[in-house]
Parts: sequence; structure tokens; C-alpha cells
Amino acid sequence: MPIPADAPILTSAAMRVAEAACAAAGTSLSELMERAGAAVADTAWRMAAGAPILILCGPGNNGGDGYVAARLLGERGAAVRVAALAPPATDLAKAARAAWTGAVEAIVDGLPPAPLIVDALFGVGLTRPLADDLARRLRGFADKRILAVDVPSGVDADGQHGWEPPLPADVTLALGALKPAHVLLPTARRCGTVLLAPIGIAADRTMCSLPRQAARSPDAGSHKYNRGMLLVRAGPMAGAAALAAAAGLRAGAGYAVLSGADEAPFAAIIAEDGASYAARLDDKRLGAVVIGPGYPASDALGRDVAAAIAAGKPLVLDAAAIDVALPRLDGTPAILTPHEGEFARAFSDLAGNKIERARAAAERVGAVMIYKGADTIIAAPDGRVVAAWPGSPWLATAGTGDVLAGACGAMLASGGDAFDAAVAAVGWHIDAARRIGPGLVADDLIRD
Ligand SMILES: NC(=O)C1=CN([C@@H]2O[C@H](COP(=O)(O)OP(=O)(O)OC[C@H]3O[C@@H](n4cnc5c(N)ncnc54)[C@H](O)[C@@H]3O)[C@@H](O)[C@H]2O)[C@@H](O)CC1
Ligand SMILES: Nc1ncnc2c1ncn2[C@@H]1O[C@H](COP(=O)(O)OP(=O)(O)O)[C@@H](O)[C@H]1O
Ligand SMILES: [K+]
Repeated sequence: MPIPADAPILTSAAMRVAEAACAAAGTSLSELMERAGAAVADTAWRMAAGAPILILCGPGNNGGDGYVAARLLGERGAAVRVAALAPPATDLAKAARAAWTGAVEAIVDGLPPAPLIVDALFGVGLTRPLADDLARRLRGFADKRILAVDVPSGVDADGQHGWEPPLPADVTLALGALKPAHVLLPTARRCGTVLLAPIGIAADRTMCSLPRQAARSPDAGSHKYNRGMLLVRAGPMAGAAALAAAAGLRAGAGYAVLSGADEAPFAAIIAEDGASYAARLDDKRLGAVVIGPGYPASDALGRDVAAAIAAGKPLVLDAAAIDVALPRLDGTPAILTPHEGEFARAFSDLAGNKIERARAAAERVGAVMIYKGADTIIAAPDGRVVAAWPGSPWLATAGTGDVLAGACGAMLASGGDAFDAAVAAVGWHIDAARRIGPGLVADDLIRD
């Protein structure tokens, strides 16, 4: 399901800080609610296309947005009804309720539905799961078009609890910024198409969704070495390392060496005996080393990882190489690419949602983390985060992680910040997968 690219992601606490800063700078909270309600009204107007609309309002400011939207839709001539769970409890919601001159029905069994339901029950203020009765009544509307205001009600916006909403949305209109729940499973898949209403808050950009243009292009000043010389160290399953090396070239490396393999998928890749590995690590032109694809834990892996760390070159560590390297990374610029199982093994003590765990792991290791999965999170030791939801589910097939490791190597080898390199690699990987689509096998990503 689509999500706005390069959009800020704020927790509920950060939203309240941004809201207060806005108020301090002269924009009243009622103006923010008016803008939010206007954005809800516009989206509902387009989704309803003339059909009747039922707006479900909660007691807080999420409900307030619903009352504002009802008033504006009524002024436009839409057939709009309002049903409330409880009287408004905040001053802003009370004022918004008072300005709605129509009837307010109760959310009870038998409440007549409408083709479009606007869910303005709870937003970032939800503190516990919805009551069973309410959840059951909401499920009764599941066959209607659903527009969720900020988040589908019942979802914990911060993504701390994976509470499932009784009424998954077709469209979720995020107010001011995305929230963690829009980009983390299991809730992200309940939000439908996520749209962003920029209501005028100045959102911190430490956490963002994936930028649209992530791939890098060569220019007139490029040559094979400054585009990046990549060394991929093969283990016993040389095919995985070959995929990584080929992906490295496809993703923009100028030169790829596959060490410890007899053959490579492209003639352009230099496949050579592992005996020259140490000499390759010493090559001043070498931009990055990838190690881990197809290389299970063994003494040999330990030696090869240690040599790469000692060489001080930027590293991409995948699979078993992650565990081997962990205690001794020591400031070497690196990208680690664990999937769920590898992350759990290496960072079993970390708690919190996937963003918090990825961040804590990055900070602990002093390296960039690509915590893979359908809701991939990229985290830097300084706290920066990019969330890559929704990716491409066609990537759920063997070997695509090896391809990603190679792409990371390519981006890292061309120089610059390891976090930017990781973001570029994840973007390249997802773009390539989307171009291929149905039937994708990992080899397609390198033939592309
Ligand atoms: N922060 C901002 O910058 C803006 C926020 N706005 C809206 O305000 C919302 C947040 O408003 P609030 O903080 O008032 O919070 P909510 O409206 O999300 O809900 C809070 C209310 O629900 C009650 N509650 C929480 N969990 C419940 C449960 N499980 N069952 C029953 N009652 C429950 C609380 O006691 C409180 O009365 C946002 O999601 C957004 O829709 C917008 O008006 C515009 C600007
Ligand atoms: N359901 C999914 N939706 C989107 N991307 C996925 C999904 N499942 C896996 N991926 C992506 O596919 C890749 C799989 O990597 P990994 O698990 O290491 O596989 P392998 O070791 O077989 O190469 C990762 O980039 C991951 O983010
Ligand atoms: K809502």
C-alpha cells in the first residue's frame, strides 16, 4: 500500500512537542484542528464521490477533527451524518462539536451505516485497546469504504503495541507527519493507502519514510575506481557471494572482485582464488568489502572478518558475519544487514518496537543497521531512521538478501555517509523488485 515518500515520522510525544512549538510560534491549536478537519473533508469528499458519509467521532481531538470535517462537508452540500461515542472532552473538540449544527447520533447496535465511514474515534491519544462492544460494532462497518483520521482507531500510533484495529482503513490520512504505526507491522498493513496532510507543523526529520529517488547515477567525472571498487568475499556457498558481487555492479560499483570463487555470473566480475584476499584488502582503491552471503559461521569466516576489520575498509556484514564481527567493530564504517532471526540472535536483550530496537543496535555497535523484513528499518548510530515500508513482497524469496548486501557494498564503496549508502541500497533494491514484480527470483535483480 503506498505511503508518502521522504515524509517525517513522529511519535505521539514528538507530535505534541511540534504542536506546542506551532502554538508558541503563533498558530493556535484550533487553527491546526481546522486545517486537519479541512484535509479530512477534502479526502472524504473525493472518496465519497457524492455518496452519503457517516463520521464517527471520539471524545478527544481526533473526534474534534471529525466534527470540523462534518461542518465543512455539510457546507459543501455533502450528505453527511455524525455519530459520537461520548460527548467531547477537550475544549477544542467541544468547540468543533458546537460548530456542527446537525444531529449527533449514538454509536449503538443498529446505527445505519453509509457507503463512506470516516473513522475519527481515536488518534494519537489512544491509551488502551478498544472496548469489545465498540470493536464489535465497528466490525459491522467493515464492508464500507473507510477513511481513518490520523490512524485507524484502536491502533497504537507509536507502534509499541501491535493492537489490531477492528476497522482497517482503505485510506489513512496522517496529520502533520507519519506515525510509527504507519510504517511498522502489523499495523502498517491495516492503514491502506496512507496520505499526508501537511497541517503546518514543523516536523523534525530524524525519522523519515524512504525517499523516492534513492538510486545513484554516474556523471562525466566518474571512472571505475571512484564509482567504487568492491570486494566480495565468498564462503562455501559461492553462489550467494556471486549474487552480491553482480548486484554490486548493477547498483553502481565501478569494479567488483569476487574472492574465493571459480566463476562469476558476469564476465565483468573478477573471480579469483581466495589466496589473494589479503592483498586485495590492502589495495588503496578498494572502497568496500562485503562478507557474509553464503558464508556460515566457521573459523575461516572469523579469520576473514578479522582481516577485513583490520584493513579498516568500509564493511557490509550479512548473516553469520554479523555475530562474528560484533564485539570488535571498533569504529570501522559498516552496514549490518540482519533479518529478523539474525537480529534476534545478535541483539536478544533489546526491547521496544522495531524502530527503537534498530536504533539501539546501531548505537551499540556504532554501525548502520538495515533491519530487514517487509517493514525494513534503516538506523544510524546518531539516531537517524528511514522506514522502508511497504517495499515489495516479491522480495520474499531466497537470495534477495545477498543482492541487498551487494548493493550496500556498491553504495558504500562510492564513498560518503554509510547511512545514506544504506538508504540508497534499500531504495535501489525495492525499485528493482517493483520493476520486475510477479515471479521475481533473486537472479532477476542482477539481470535487470
Ligand atoms: N497533535 C497535533 O498537532 C494535532 C492533533 N490533532 C488531532 O488530535 C488527535 C489527538 O487528540 P487527543 O490527544 O485528544 O487524543 P484522541 O482523540 O486520540 O483520544 C483521546 C481521548 O480518548 C480517550 N481514550 C483513549 N483510549 C481510549 C480507549 N481505548 N477507549 C475509550 N477512550 C479512550 C482518552 O481518555 C481521551 O479522552 C490526533 O490524532 C489528531 O487527530 C489535530 O486536531 C490537529 C493537530
Ligand atoms: N514480505 C516481504 N515484503 C517485502 N520485502 C521483503 C519481504 N520479505 C523479505 N523481504 C526483503 O527481502 C530480503 C530478504 O533477505 P534475507 O532474509 O536475508 O534473504 P536471503 O538470505 O535468502 O537472501 C530483505 O531485503 C527483506 O527486507
Ligand atoms: K482515527
